[in-house]
Amino acid sequence: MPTAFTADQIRGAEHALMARLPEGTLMQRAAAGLAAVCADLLGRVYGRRVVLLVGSGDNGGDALYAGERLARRGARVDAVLAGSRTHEAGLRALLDAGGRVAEASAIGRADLIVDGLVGIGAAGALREPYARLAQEADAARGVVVAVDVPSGVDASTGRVEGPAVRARVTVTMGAYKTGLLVDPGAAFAGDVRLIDIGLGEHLPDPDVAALTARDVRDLIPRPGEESDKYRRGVLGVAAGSDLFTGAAVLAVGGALRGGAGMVRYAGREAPVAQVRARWPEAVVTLLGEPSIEQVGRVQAWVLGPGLGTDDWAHELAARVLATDVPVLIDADGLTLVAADRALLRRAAPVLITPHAGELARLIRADRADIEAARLEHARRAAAELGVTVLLKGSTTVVAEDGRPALVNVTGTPWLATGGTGDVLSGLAGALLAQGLSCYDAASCGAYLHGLAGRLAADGAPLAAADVATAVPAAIRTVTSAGS
Ligand SMILES: NC(=O)C1=CN([C@@H]2O[C@H](COP(=O)(O)OP(=O)(O)OC[C@H]3O[C@@H](n4cnc5c(N)ncnc54)[C@H](O)[C@@H]3O)[C@@H](O)[C@H]2O)[C@H](O)CC1
Ligand SMILES: [K+]
Repeated sequence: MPTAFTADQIRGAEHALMARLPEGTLMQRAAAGLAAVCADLLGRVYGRRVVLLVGSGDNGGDALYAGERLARRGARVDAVLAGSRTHEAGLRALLDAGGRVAEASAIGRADLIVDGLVGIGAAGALREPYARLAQEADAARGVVVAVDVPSGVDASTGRVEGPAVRARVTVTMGAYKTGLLVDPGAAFAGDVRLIDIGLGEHLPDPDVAALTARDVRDLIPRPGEESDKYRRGVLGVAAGSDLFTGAAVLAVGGALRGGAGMVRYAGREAPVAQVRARWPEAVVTLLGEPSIEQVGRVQAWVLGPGLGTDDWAHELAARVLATDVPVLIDADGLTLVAADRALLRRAAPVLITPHAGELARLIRADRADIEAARLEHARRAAAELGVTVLLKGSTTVVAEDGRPALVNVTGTPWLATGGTGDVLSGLAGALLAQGLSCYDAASCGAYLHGLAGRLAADGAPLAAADVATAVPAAIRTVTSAGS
């Protein structure tokens, strides 16, 4: 699982390693890796125009030494010096190799633009002239490669305040930075390439990691010879209302496609009819009173999609949360909990699957603040509420107190389509019912959901039901992936 670190953690590791190496070694390793990625992106290096945006710190130094290597291979390399100071040795090396210092107007003519303005030493929004140069790089036709971190992105949190470089590729040194994996920073980083400069054993225990197919493959329950549906996990779904029948249908669909041995749907008249019609294999209980006595034994519950937030829904939520099995709470269930935190007082585990707006109501924070620092707020909610949090977004974050936060990178903007959250709650619920922990069900569910969205979308807007349909293909993709 690729791990990610904050700027301070990286700096600590770099200092520990630098103490053992001759001056400048790390920068040369960084520059060599950066130059190799740039050459790969250029295809042919000779005669190509490369512009380096050079800040006054070591980020600029990396860019200058990479520029030197490209110049020695025949590229026409121009350095635009942004900082009040410049990495002198790096500049000398570039000039010795035939590179030049140029005005910002060179940016518009570049085939490749190397963003060496600021890296992990950045503090706050970009100041002038860095901000203007970042905007000029964005407006230019050339391919943008960010050195270590796209300038304007906070390496530790992914926060972006003001102009920032939007890179096609980010070449990051030593280890992934958290800000490259979570929104909004992830969107500015583009394809992240990691250059090993030997930080390995100097890095602390990770507190953030990115999910990969291999991690998820080991989590997916194998039905094996267990044909007994009861042993493959029975999931209760308390969702839907006369107003919102679709949410119940989608949640049950996500659960069945997610491998639940059986789904027991409990709800009111209108959703009961829809679920029965669409999923005849679901065991359906029509609820008059909001009680679940007649529903029968389940290993986990999904509570909330389209449920409504009236007294009836509140009473049903209380009954479901009074059980001793794990409960996934989504949508209206989260609204009910935000209004009555006492509902969360239970011994069995809870997994919540909010989007930013629902999380804002739950922890009484501002939605914009959550969007700007998703990881921090997901962690805060997990600690404050004592639950596992799956914060939905184009990079979904899974947080649980005392464990590394997990970032899912299979998501796509298409998944913002209405109803896909209902599918996810059913899918993750099915994994809970099959015995996964909240943490594993959230990460495995998010990964499969994102993958299913990609498989279903193939570039066109998709309907939520398509995501549910694509879940088995996503499971096959992951379980058949090579070692
Ligand atoms: N340290 C190492 O062993 C290695 C570092 N690598 C590269 O170095 C940078 C970190 O370099 P550092 O000098 O610490 O800081 P930066 O170059 O990232 O930036 C600091 C520089 O920029 C100015 N600045 C800071 N914030 C702003 C702002 N908001 N607006 C404008 N200007 C700003 C500040 O004045 C400083 O002068 C790291 O990212 C790597 O790229 C090597 O790669 C590996 C070895
Ligand atoms: K940079």
